[in-house]
Amino acid sequence: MKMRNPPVNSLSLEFLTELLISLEKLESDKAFHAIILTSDCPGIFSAGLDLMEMCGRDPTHYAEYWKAVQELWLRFYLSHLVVISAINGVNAAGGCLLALSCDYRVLADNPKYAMGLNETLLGIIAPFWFKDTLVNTVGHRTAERALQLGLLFPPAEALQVGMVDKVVPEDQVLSAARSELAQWLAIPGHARQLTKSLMRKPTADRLLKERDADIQNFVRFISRDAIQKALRVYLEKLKQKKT
Ligand SMILES: CCCCC/C=C\C/C=C\CC/C=C/CC(=O)SCCNC(=O)CCNC(=O)[C@H](O)C(C)(C)COP(=O)(O)OP(=O)(O)OC[C@H]1O[C@@H](n2cnc3c(N)ncnc32)[C@H](O)[C@@H]1OP(=O)(O)O
Repeated sequence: MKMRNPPVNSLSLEFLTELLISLEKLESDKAFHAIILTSDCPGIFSAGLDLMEMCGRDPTHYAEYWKAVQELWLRFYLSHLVVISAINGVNAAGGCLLALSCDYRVLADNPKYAMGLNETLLGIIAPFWFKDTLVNTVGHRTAERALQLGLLFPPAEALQVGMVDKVVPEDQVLSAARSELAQWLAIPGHARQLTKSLMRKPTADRLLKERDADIQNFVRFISRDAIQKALRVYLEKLKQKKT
């Protein structure tokens, strides 16, 4: 699955919906057993959630958007397919969440390709299920520091803290993901799938039990004047970078 939403693969409502539909199609076709998730945007895996979806819109839109973000995470996190990410670019916040929801992560060895949950740098908060997904991957202490500081880890550090499983030269990221896949596909499918569910269901259930409350919290939080101002300032900084 090659993500293509130029220029930065931001996860707009439309793009989230496209990803969901693609995932559902692959999952319902018995011929498919695995996905390699990668990017078609040079140097960028994903810039995360689309800030334009969270800025200057009305509460109904925020609620619809957040429901789609939840849905994408739940579907990827619990997918019965083997999902491996071949991370071939910078990968921020919501994009990093997507990679953390995969079964295995290969990152291209380029110092520009940092990844992490950098929400605090924008003046926003990583929701509890983003946090849980990170804790499940790197452990509590590393997650606590990374989340508070909004750290984006370059490849060597991402490997060292366990955020990714392998770092390889850029031109080998897809072939390394394919080689890894062979090992996962050699395991009897039902045993692997049940084990995945055993490991992940408690985390997913936390959100499933509080889904509506989580949407309401998001809408309340993102609608605050101070948060809207912080997002506008951040977007402005991104644009000014060019001048
Ligand atoms: C107490 C109660 C608590 C309740 C809590 C409830 C909920 C929690 C609340 C909120 C949580 C919301 C969670 C959000 C998670 C996210 O994913 S936020 C997004 C974070 N992403 C980033 O910080 C990345 C920002 N982008 C960049 O750093 C760079 O763009 C890049 C990816 C490194 C690429 O750099 P490059 O130089 O190649 O490109 P440009 O920067 O020039 O960008 C091109 C173009 O794209 C626009 N853009 C970039 N990123 C985004 C984005 N994420 N969304 C929308 N648009 C983006 C950029 O502005 C440029 O636009 P142009 O100038 O018009 O061309």
